[in-house]
Amino acid sequence: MTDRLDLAIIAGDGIGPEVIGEAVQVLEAALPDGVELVTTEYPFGAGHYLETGEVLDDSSLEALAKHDAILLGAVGGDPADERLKGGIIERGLLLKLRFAFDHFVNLRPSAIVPGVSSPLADPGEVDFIVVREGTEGPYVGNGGVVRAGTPAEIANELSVNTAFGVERVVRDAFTRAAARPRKHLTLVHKKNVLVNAGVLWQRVVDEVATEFPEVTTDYLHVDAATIFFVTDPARFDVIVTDNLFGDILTDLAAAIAGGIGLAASGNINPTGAYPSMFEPVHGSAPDIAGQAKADPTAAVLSVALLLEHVGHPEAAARVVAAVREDLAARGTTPRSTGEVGAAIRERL
Ligand SMILES: NC(=O)c1ccc[n+]([C@@H]2O[C@H](COP(=O)([O-])OP(=O)(O)OC[C@H]3O[C@@H](n4cnc5c(N)ncnc54)[C@H](O)[C@@H]3O)[C@@H](O)[C@H]2O)c1
Ligand SMILES: CC(C)[C@H](C(=O)O)[C@@H](O)C(=O)O
Ligand SMILES: [Mg+2]
Repeated sequence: MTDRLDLAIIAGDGIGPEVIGEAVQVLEAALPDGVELVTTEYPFGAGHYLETGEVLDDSSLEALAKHDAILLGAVGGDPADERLKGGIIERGLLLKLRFAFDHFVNLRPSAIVPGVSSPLADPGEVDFIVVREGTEGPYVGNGGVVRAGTPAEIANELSVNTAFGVERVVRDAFTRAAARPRKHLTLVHKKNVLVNAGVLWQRVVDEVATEFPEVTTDYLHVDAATIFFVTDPARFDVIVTDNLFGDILTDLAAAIAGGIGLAASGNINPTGAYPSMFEPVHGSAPDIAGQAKADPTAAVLSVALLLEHVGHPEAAARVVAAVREDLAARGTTPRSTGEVGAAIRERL
C-alpha cells in the first residue's frame, strides 16, 4: 500500500468539472487513514483550447506521466462549434493520452443492481465487463482523404490490428475472466466481414484459451451482440472486443444498466509504465452542463476503479457499496449533482 496518492485531475468541459468535484470528495473520504492525497489540476479541454490555443503538448504529457494515476471528467465542446472540428479535442487530447500512456485495456464494467431502473423489463442478473482494446483499431488515425469536397471524394480510416496489440488485451481479458465466478469470455467482432482482423482476433483468442482451460469461450458478431445486450444481457461475463466495437457496445451497456450517468471506465496500462486514467464513459453533455443535473455516479465509480488499481481494494469496495446503497434508496425524485455526491459520501 502506498502512503501517498499523487493524482492528476483533468476535470475537462461541460459536466466534467461538476461530476469530478463530487468524485474527488468521495475519493478524499474513502482513502484509508494515513494515505495522503496530493492532487494537481490540469486545465485541458475544449474550453482551455479555445482560450489559449493549447490542446496537450509534449511537456504536459511528461508532467502527467509522473503521477500515480489520472482522473478525467469529460472533454469536448459543442459538436456544432466549427472551431473544434476535426476531433481536435477528442483526438488531440483524449486519444493522445490513451495512446501516449499505452492504455491498451479500456475496462468498462456494467451491472444492474437493486434500485437501478433498466429499460429492459426482465434483464436477469446482469454483471459483465467489457475489455475494450484501447490503442488500435480504427482509432489510430491511419487514414486520409483524397479529392476532398468533391463528388469523387474518398475517405479512409484504416483499422490497425497487430498480433502484439490483440494478444496483450486478449490475455488481460482471459486473466479477468479466470478471476470471476462464471469464468466466461465472449469475443465480439465482425469476422464474417472484417475477415483479416477477425481471423487474427479469433486465432489469438483460441491460442490464449489453451492457457486458461477453466475459462469457457464463445464468439458473437457485433451486430448479434447488440441483440443479446437487449434480449439476454445476463449471458455475458467478460467481453473482449476492438476499440470501435467496444466504444459502441459500452454506451449500449450503460443504457441497459441504468443509464450513462452510472457507467465508469478505466484506461489501464497494466504494465505500470505509465499512469492509468479513470473516467466516466459519458462525455461533457453540453445539453445539461451548468444545470447541476449530471449524475456524478459514473465519476464516483471511476474513482472506485482507480482505488482498486492503485492498491486500495478495500476503499474501492467501500465506494461501490456506498453507491449501491444510494442506488437502492434512490426514488424517482430528481436530485442535483451535489445531492447525489453528498448522499454517497454520507453512506461511506
Ligand atoms: N471521455 C470523454 O471525455 C468523452 C466521452 C464521450 C463524448 N465526449 C465528448 O463529449 C461531447 C458530447 O458528446 P455526446 O453528446 O455524444 O455524449 P454525452 O455522453 O456527453 O451525452 C449523451 C447524453 O447523455 C446525457 N448524459 C451524459 N452524461 C450524463 C450524466 N452524468 N448524467 C446525466 N445525463 C448524462 C447527456 O445529457 C446527453 O443527453 C462531445 O464533444 C464528445 O466528443 C467525451
Ligand atoms: C470521445 C471519444 C474519443 C471517446 C471514444 O470514442 O473512445 C468516447 O466516446 C468514449 O467512449 O470514451
Ligand atoms: Mg464512447
